[in-house]
Amino acid sequence: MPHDWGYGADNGPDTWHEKFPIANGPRQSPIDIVTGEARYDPELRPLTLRYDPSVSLDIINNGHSVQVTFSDDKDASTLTGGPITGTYRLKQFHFHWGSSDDKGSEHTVDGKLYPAELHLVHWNTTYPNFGEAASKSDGLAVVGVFLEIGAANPQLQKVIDVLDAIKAKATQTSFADFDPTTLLPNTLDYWTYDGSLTTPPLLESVTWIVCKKSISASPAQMEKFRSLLFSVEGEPECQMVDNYRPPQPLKGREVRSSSK
Ligand SMILES: NS(=O)(=O)/N=C1/NCCO1
Ligand SMILES: [Zn+2]
Repeated sequence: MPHDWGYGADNGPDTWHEKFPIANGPRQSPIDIVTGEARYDPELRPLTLRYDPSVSLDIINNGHSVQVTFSDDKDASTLTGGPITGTYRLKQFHFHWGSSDDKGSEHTVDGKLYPAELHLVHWNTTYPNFGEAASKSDGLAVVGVFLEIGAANPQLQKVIDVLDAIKAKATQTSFADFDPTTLLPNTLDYWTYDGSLTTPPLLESVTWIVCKKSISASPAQMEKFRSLLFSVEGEPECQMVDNYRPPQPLKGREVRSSSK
């Protein structure tokens, strides 16, 4: 049985380069966003996110995160505008979070870690499917949204309410009629840069679009994420926490800002 990648001492981010040498590549993610060095680019357009709730399918514990998947065989839920050209289709969204509220996000802002980070993963419809797109330099676009501790988030609660049903790795349940728009901040100002998947295979095919504004989650809601398990049913329980890759070297890349 292969020694799968994870976030533990023996299979975590510092070991990924062994099977995925691109881990030390020129455009790896996440990064620390140094706000004073981000260049305001007036040519950057507003983000247009048009999501159709009817194409949300199910919610899965895949052993690395909790992921909501979408039917992506037509242009129902799309990302256009922003730094990208053309139309990118929503495939899934998932989260990264910490074992405590002082860490959990993948991107950091001037060194600040957030308790969690939401990723909405889209693929460029120039290519026939996600798998093909994932191997192209302009194949994917991931929108990142930080979660901050505050008031309970009623939209996030819809995700949290089903977590008991997918506590263990490789469990899933249906998750219909969910509109991911409800998880976005009120304003969609963003930073953008060329990067990679933050999980193996770490492919350098992602245009990152990181929202400047965060959404809220209550401490109790964060604890519900921490009740998930990395382990399968019947195995010794391993809490799903700290499923985040730390920031990677910028290696000369520019971060652009959509607002002053
Ligand atoms: N954290 S991430 O960069 O969104 N990683 C992935 N992997 C598959 C799709 O998105
Ligand atoms: Zn992610």
